[in-house]
Amino acid sequence: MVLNPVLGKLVSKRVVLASASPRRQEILTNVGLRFEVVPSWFKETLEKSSFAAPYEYAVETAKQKALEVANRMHVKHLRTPDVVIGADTIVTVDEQILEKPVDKQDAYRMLSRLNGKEHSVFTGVAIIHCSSKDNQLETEVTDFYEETKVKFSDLSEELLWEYIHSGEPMDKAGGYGIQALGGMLVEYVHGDFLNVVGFPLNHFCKKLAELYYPPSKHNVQHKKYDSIPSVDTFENLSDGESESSNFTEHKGASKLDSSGMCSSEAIYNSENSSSVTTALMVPLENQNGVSESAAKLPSKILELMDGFRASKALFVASKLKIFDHLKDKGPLKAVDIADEVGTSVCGTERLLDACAGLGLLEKTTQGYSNTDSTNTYLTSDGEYSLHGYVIHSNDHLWPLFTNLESAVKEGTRQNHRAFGKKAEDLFKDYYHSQEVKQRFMAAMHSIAHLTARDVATAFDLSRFRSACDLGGCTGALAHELVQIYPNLKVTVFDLPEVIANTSYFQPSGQHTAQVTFVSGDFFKDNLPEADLYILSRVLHDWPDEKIHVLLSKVSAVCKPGSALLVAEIVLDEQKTHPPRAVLQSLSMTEGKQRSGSEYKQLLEKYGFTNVQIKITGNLLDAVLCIKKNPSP
Ligand SMILES: Cc1cn([C@@H]2O[C@H](COP(=O)(O)OP(=O)(O)OP(=O)(O)O)[C@@H](O)[C@H]2O)c(=O)[nH]c1=O
Repeated sequence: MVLNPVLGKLVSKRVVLASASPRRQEILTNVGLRFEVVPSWFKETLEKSSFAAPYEYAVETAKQKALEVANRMHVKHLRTPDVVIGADTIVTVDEQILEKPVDKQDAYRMLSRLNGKEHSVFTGVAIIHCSSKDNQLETEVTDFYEETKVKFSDLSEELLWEYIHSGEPMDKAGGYGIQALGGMLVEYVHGDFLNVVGFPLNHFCKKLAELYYPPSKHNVQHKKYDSIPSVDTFENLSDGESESSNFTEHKGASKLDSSGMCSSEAIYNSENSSSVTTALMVPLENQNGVSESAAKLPSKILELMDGFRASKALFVASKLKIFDHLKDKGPLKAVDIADEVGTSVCGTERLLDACAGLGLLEKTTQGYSNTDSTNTYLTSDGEYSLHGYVIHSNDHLWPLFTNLESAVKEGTRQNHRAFGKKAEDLFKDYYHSQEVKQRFMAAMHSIAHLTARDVATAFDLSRFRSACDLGGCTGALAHELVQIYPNLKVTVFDLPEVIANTSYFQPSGQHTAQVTFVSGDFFKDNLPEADLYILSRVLHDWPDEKIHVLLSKVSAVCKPGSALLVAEIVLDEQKTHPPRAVLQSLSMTEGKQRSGSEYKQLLEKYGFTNVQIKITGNLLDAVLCIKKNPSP
């Protein structure tokens, strides 16, 4: 559960924590944030004397840690995260900065200095919003620090050494851990306890609120900042300049949401924080400012109420191939686009404005053009095109969801109402209609291609020589795997009518010969031999009886020590997050989404062990398990 609405803002973003500190991971996990951990390689060797104040050193180190990870992910891993979080904790006493002790003597030196005195713990935090423009990494840095004062009791030498021998001080700034044994050394704490532990959660949430819900100009002028920030609606995703509406004043928020980047107008300074660009100078205590009437708006609810309009605007623009036209010829005026796609001028103009308001297009005096993200994800030949999935959502999921009420009442899929056909007949369509088949394959390919790298790198799979992707469809994951693991050969196993249509989706380039396609039905036919079996987006779709057949077969063919990689959305233990997965469940397939412990239980039931789960931050998570030796 995400209590804080601003943390919810990060749900759809690829968030990376650039820190090896288990404490930071725990603090952020505990509040429901989903993120990937990529420890920074930045060496903490900045010249301390060059900083006017100790906290400046912590902030700069945090920033460099995060930037190193952002750059490395962009360049080496070709995965540009949306947000990278870096942090650095230092202890200061008598104007000296204490970091982690290098050995026991060093720990003793530090603890002796802290003994019986008050000291400060500073954590510097950097939040980096990243984007890729013309393959160059662009970053917007927001940073801040938090100070907490801690006083140690008078401690005996014996106690200090006993504490040092416990091993606890070694990986901790100042040589102590307040959250564990070190807590016994502490007489009082003034300020945020979690800041001492390594991450100032409260200040972090406030910072996100500043970034994602900047105060409107109106509020800045009238200094009403005492309420909780309202959540964006689709209206305040618009780029409008109007002074008359609270929504249209949130220009910065619109840029943040549409591109994942911070707008310079949106970011402002507070007492102990800064951002690279500054416009509105507002003190921290006023940061949550929205006028009283705006605060009362149930913004989240309004956003959900408008969600269907926004989805449909996206679907229709995709269906009309507006993004494709604009990629080739933009910027274009509404009249020219209407002419190209054969639609009414007034209708097209409204649609284009809606898309611009939603951040999918940019509107200038020259006309409309695609944003970078639209070029990448929404054009049909974009690098990570989701076009196929958008069309599938419009043609297949939308009619199903318009019958959601009946689906909930009856507890069944609504194919008969949505398409006037029973599920079996629809299945026949799938077999016989080339168009339906290709639309479905394009949709599957969209998601597989977008998630392939994260799934393939979620675990080190370099020890495997052969893999078999069961239901691997167009081979998007298989191709990614052989790029990453050049010694791997992958067999894509899928139904004959799928295999017959894969040629359109094949990439050119290195290692493609290592991917082969074999047709068959994984419920009935023999499975090809492999060291690693893969089930990506398969298990959630089938009822328990079918899963039983499939996993029994995989388990039987999988040799001890060989492995099974499952790619699915892994639900949290409450089974309410991520919402994408629970909303998907409403399609009422006979299958279901599962939590981490449910996947573990399921896989163990079929003779797999060492079940490891990696939440990737992408649209699919990864679960790896190893086939057990048969019990003697
Ligand atoms: C005072 C105090 C510190 N810490 C830990 O000290 C490390 C500081 O080092 P860092 O350089 O900021 O971080 P790191 O651990 O090296 O990780 P990274 O972010 O990868 O540099 C962090 O772990 C903190 O939790 C505690 O766990 N408890 C405490 O009471």
